[in-house]
Amino acid sequence: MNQDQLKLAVAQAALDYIAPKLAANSVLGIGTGSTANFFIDGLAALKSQFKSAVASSEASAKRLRGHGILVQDLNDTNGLDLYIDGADETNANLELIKGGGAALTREKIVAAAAKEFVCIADESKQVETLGQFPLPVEVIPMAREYVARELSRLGGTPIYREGVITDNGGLILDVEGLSITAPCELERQINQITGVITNGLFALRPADILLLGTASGVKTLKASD
Ligand SMILES: O=C[C@H](O)[C@H](O)[C@H](O)COP(=O)(O)O
Repeated sequence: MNQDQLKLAVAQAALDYIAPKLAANSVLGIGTGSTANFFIDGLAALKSQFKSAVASSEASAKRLRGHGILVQDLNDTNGLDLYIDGADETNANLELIKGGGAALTREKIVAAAAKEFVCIADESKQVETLGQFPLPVEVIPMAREYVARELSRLGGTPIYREGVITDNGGLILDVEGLSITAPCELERQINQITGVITNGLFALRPADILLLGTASGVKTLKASD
């Protein structure tokens, strides 16, 4: 199976996982990226079985609406039942790096508001220690160089993702060369830097369940399985 087939398989597994949990008033948090797109396309078939979706990006909102799925503002909901999204890296504790598609801040908000976070990823995303994928950090534009200097002091090499402006008007620094052995601590530490909007570590709020696409089928993993 190629990577796209693995993404399609985990998207289908996620649809099978959520289907029995759906109710007429369910509001779903929906992520961003190529794996989430497979999920959104499959979700169209279930649209009569839930109320609405909150999207973690303008791109996902557009795709959801294209399938006739009602997209709500998070502020107009009373929290989310489920959040389904991909990741750039995951470790055995289901701590993640996200933000390869620059949607990290809205993703983190949607994850925070959700009762259950279902992560969908192919096996190329599974690592022992987070940090092989450069850690995205969203920053207020005027703070870009200041934040970059502070991130260098933490031992990483921040690279400005030129030409990218997030849905929030922020910029992205991708921090290379980190070996993240204490993800919660680093997540807090980076968020303390003035000018940082948020960083792509999802350790303080990790995934609750990981559907991992492998050559031998989709595995269902919980933290430290
Ligand atoms: O900002 C983007 C998100 O964090 C994505 O969930 C992440 O980059 C994974 O994307 P993909 O499913 O395309 O590998």
